[in-house]
Amino acid sequence: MTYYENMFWAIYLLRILLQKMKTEDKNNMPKVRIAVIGKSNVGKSALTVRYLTRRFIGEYRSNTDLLYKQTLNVNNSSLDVEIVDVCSGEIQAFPEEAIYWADACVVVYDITCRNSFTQAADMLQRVLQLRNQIPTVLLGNKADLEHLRQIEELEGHTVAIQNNCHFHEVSVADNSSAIYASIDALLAECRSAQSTQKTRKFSVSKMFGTLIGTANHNKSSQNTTQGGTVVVCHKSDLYKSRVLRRRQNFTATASL
Ligand SMILES: Nc1nc2c(ncn2[C@@H]2O[C@H](COP(=O)(O)OP(=O)(O)OP(=O)(O)O)[C@@H](O)[C@H]2O)c(=O)[nH]1
Repeated sequence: MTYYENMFWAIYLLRILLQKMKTEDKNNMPKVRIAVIGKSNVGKSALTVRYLTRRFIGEYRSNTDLLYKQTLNVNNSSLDVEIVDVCSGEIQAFPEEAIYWADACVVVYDITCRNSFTQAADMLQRVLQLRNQIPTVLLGNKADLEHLRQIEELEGHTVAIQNNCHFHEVSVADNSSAIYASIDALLAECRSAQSTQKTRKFSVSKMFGTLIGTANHNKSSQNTTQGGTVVVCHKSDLYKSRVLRRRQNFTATASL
C-alpha cells in the first residue's frame, strides 16, 4: 500500500472510532429517575405534567402508571429525567418496584383530604424502610383550596421532619414556584450524590476531541438535544430496568 492509501485508511478508521465514541458519550448523559406517589386524586399526574410542560391539565384520567422521559437543563448541564407517575395510591399496593427503580421520590397528599395525608405519612415510612438514603420531598397539594383545608401546614412539616425529608405546600393549579424549586432541588441532590459515588470516567472521545479540536463542536451538539418532548411510555419499561433488579438484589442480599 502506498503512503496515501495508508493515510486514507487511518483517517477513515479514526472517523468511525470518533463517531462511535460520540454516540457513547450521548448515551452516558446523566440520568435521574423520580417516582411520584400518593393516594388517588391528590394531583400526581397534574404535578408531573405541570413540572415537565408548565401546563395544568385539569382532568387527567389514567388507570396505569405512566413513565415520562425528558431532557432538562439543570445547573447548566443536560440531564435525562425520567418520572414515573404511579397511578394506584392504595397502601396495599405500595409501589415497591417504583421505589427501587427511583433515585428520588415525591410523595404527594391533598391538603383537603385527611386520608391522603395519613396515606402519605405511611408511604414515607415505607419508602425510607426500603431506601433510607433516597432524596425525598413531601408535597401538600391543592393549597389554593384554603377554605377546604383539613391538614395544617405544621402537620406536614412535622411528618417531613420525622421522616427526614423536605416539605412544601403547593398548588399545581396555581403554578406555585415551590413545585419547580422542590423538584429541581431533588434533581440537584441526586446529581451531587451520583457524582460523588462515581469516580470520574476517563473519556477517550473527549481526549481525541481536544487533540483534533472537535471538543467545542461536541458541546454545542449536546445543547441542541435539550428541551425535547415528553414521551409517555408504559410502565413495563420500568420493570425491564437493570437498576431496579440491581437495587432489589442488593437489598435482598443485605437483609440476609
Ligand atoms: N384545586 C386544585 N385541584 C387540583 C390541583 N392539582 C390537581 N387538581 C385536581 O385534582 C384532580 C386529580 O388530579 P390528578 O392529577 O388526576 O390526580 P392523581 O393523583 O394523578 O390521581 P390518580 O391518577 O387517580 O392516582 C383533578 O381533577 C385535578 O384537576 C390543585 O393544585 N388545585
